[in-house]
Amino acid sequence: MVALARFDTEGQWEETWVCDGLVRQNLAAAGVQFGRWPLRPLQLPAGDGLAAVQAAYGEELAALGEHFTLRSADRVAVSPGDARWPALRAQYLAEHRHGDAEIRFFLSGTGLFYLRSGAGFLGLLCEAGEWVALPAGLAHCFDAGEAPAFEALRLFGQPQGWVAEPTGAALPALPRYDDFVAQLLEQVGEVAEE
Ligand SMILES: CSCCC(=O)C(=O)O
Repeated sequence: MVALARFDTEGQWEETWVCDGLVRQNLAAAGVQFGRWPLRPLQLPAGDGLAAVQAAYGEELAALGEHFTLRSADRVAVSPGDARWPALRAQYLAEHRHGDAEIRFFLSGTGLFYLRSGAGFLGLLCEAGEWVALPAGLAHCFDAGEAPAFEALRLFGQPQGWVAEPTGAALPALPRYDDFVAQLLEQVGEVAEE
């Protein structure tokens, strides 16, 4: 289930949306696109996997390609206990931006993006089958928690793949992945009880 939450400049949780239409509408205000693709078997070679992604997701990429130029692709996969995660997590949690659009498609698991939006932030929780496209230059960070479990396809507008420029900004205390999910579940439970 996708979930989008708005936070103020201090990191206070203000509002949550969990239906596709409202998620899309509120993301669009930040220039961000969100959608779903079917999950298909996908073998990616080491290095650039754009040709393999094109073979599996030709139609979807053609639709995306109207808005983005795609030049390379790879896959990032992390599971609980992965020794690479602490360093990777620190890199993703440091707010950064890219010179190309950030297009990510979740093949499995979940992950949380924080995006700058107006004076505050948007927290977007994505899961398998969902994709997000951030415009070039949008400051963001990402977390998948203490026990990360996700596999994401990354599509790049440049041949060399992932290149990030840290913003160096000190962010307010936005909830990390595990707290975000716990608070979201509390809210969803409260709505269900009403
Ligand atoms: C889901 S991949 C990691 C997210 C991220 O912040 C990035 O690729 O820049």
